[in-house]
Amino acid sequence: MPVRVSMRSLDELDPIAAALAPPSHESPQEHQERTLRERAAKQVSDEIDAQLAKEKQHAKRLPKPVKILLLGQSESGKSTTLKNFQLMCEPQAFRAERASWRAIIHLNILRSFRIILDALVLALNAVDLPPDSDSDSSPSYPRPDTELLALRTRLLPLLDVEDALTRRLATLDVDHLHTTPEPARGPLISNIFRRRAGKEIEVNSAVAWKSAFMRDPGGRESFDTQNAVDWDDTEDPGPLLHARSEDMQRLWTHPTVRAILDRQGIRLQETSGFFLDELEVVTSLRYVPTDGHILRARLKTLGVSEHRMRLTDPTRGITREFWFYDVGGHRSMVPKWVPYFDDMDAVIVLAPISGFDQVLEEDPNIYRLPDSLELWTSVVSNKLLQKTDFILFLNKVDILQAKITSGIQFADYVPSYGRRPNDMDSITRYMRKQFMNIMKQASPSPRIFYCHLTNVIDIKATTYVLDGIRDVLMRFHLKESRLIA
Ligand SMILES: Nc1nc2c(ncn2[C@@H]2O[C@H](COP(=O)(O)OP(=O)(O)OP(=O)(O)O)[C@@H](O)[C@H]2O)c(=O)[nH]1
Ligand SMILES: [Mg+2]
Repeated sequence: MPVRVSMRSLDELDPIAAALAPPSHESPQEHQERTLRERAAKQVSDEIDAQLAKEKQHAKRLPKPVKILLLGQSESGKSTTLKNFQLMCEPQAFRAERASWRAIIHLNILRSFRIILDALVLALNAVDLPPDSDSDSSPSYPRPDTELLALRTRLLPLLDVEDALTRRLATLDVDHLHTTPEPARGPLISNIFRRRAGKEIEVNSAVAWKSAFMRDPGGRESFDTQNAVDWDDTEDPGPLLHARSEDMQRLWTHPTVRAILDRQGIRLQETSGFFLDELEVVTSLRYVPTDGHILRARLKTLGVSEHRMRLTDPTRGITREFWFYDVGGHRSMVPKWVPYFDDMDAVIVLAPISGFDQVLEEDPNIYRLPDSLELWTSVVSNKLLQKTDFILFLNKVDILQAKITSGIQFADYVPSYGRRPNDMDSITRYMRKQFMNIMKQASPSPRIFYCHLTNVIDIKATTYVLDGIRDVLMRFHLKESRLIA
């Protein structure tokens, strides 16, 4: 049965209405004072509203940030390209991070030694097999002699140092991770840093991991690089690496070690984060990485991270906000890229053409070059990106050059290359055409093909390329915002 509710009883039920209602027994003087108070309060409130409306209008007139997404398979050079942008616009901040990159370079070196020490164990086991069991036990298999085994024993503590450094990175700010959960794959050392047996350390770049190694610059404008590192840090592996430096150099240059690595098909020089040819420098006491070393330091990215920078066009004297999105390129990360597709001004795609004879770490059945072509096809054909400009970096041309010089035949891995000459000019022209044709065929609407041959660890050459990109994007963006004709 319906129930009648009077207005009075509604007021009584609503605590806000009751609180705002005038007092029931108000004298004329009280009434006047209350009215004055309410009028003053309204004036303040109106002023705040007007200020808010003004700020909103102002924000509308401010140019929107230029948004750039960095895409490409793992190890293609996305994070390294981002480092170049940082070096270009925030050199001070970039250099203040030297201590953090020093720790990563230590990790890169320790990982290389773990690979060598593991290879020696494998070689030992191989020589222990009966002579006729398989080819590994043939007399030609390089054998570690007693001197090499003694060297190995002296260097075993490096494995503990690597574990300790990884654990240190692993104990960082885990709270942040709850907002960026990662797909489960392999045992986690932590949510931020993780290492599967013999694999790389990975970082969730959304986490402020760098702060664990950085010293407070104390508000100084110019930051002395030596001050970047906490030299009194008792957990710093630097002194131990220095103490073992000669043994490390002896191991790395030992002919039997080289033969064992060769035999096992391990080409450390081609792995990311390779510093073994500079051991004397990187294990020196008071070592602080150069800009070049920071660009070569390898730290795999997990998830997607946003980096905001201000870039200035020196000829126009105009400064704009640029927002960069750096993604993890591992295949399992690809679904995480899609939410960023609908709001980008440009996508920089990194395709490491030196990888024609290499397979993906996550899938040894897939060669890196066809994977890059496939990735390019899927992004240029994506409808969400149809209004976005693409800039292609055919990256790692320095490694491509080294491979060609060493006699590796491109056509052995890319049969469609046929009998064309095995030289840089012909190969890069051929690859450029392949990528351009895909864009022509797969793009939902016609686009300009922007393509650069890059070596993003070469700071000077990369600055030149990035300068050009910045100017084009700024001009394009200003036109869009109707700020220039
Ligand atoms: N020689 C050479 N090394 C490069 C070049 N570009 C990148 N590298 C190195 O290759 C390694 C991998 O580069 P990253 O920038 O970490 O690759 P990424 O695309 O961010 O990889 P993920 O984070 O795994 O997706 C790093 O050690 C870089 O220093 C290049 O043009 N030449
Ligand atoms: Mg990365």
